[in-house]
Amino acid sequence: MSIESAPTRPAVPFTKGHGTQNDFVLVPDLDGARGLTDAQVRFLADRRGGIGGDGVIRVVPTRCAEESEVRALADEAEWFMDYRNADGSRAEMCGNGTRVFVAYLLREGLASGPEAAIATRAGVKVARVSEGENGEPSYAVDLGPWRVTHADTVGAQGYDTLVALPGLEPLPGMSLDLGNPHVVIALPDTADLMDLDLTTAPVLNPAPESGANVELVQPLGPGHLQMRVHERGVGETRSCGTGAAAAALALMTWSGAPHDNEVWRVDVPGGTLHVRALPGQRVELAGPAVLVADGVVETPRD
Ligand SMILES: N[C@H](CCC[C@H](N)C(=O)O)C(=O)O
Repeated sequence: MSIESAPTRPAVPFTKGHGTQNDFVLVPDLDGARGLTDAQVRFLADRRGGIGGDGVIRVVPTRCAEESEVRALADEAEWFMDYRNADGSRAEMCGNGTRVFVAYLLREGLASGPEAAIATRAGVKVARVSEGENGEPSYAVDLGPWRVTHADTVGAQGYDTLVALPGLEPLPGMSLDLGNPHVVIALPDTADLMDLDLTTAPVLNPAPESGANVELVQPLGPGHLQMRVHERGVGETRSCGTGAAAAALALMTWSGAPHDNEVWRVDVPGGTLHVRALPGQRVELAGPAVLVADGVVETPRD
């Protein structure tokens, strides 16, 4: 086969972006004609052979979504954030991803702001952009309703899961649903958060069928915590938006109950996020979003 006749691989435009260093490869699919196979997602997320990211986000018209329950949102939100983990798996929501997604829509003129509604597998989320402290845009996203997953069965502390980490006795954790599943563990003060081994997935008992994102949390003072996260379908990431919300809501719950408009600062390895408990058992996530680069990549056929 001559070089000239070698089959060309589809050239796909992409934008690289991140929210507190939780990074994503965004792929525009503005007419809904370019689905992404799991293999193509894994390729795009691959930090050596591909572009590199914790997740891949396809920007697609809501009316073109594969899932009928997403298409049903088309009247409320024109664009669907098709979020995929680095391993190719689909996830219901991505808090940091919603900010990067809205930043992309605004830059491309696909939304006008300062408010933008986007469709996700966990319903419509509304983002509001404003000027942040450092003059950079800050995005506040209503992540919508949340709940303690086993509120009906857990004891006073809300623990329903034991979490095993290398070098530590199994620790009690609380499961929360933020559209996607989370287990939050409050570490003992004696544990050194940055020393923990998160190179392998924490072992959950019972193991939730859908897997879970696992947040290791240490309070730093009133309304302030630090955390690390091991994400379902990815591994340890430098930030997780829905995870930051889960962590703050868990600490608020453990201290009684979230108060309306109670705000927590969440320090993650990739930066700082703010979580606000909204009335009606909803939660807001605020933080930055950066579009780093644009390019074209030749993806494998499937
Ligand atoms: N990084 C994302 C969470 C992705 C969750 C995904 N790993 C899952 O399978 O739920 C965030 O900022 O909320």
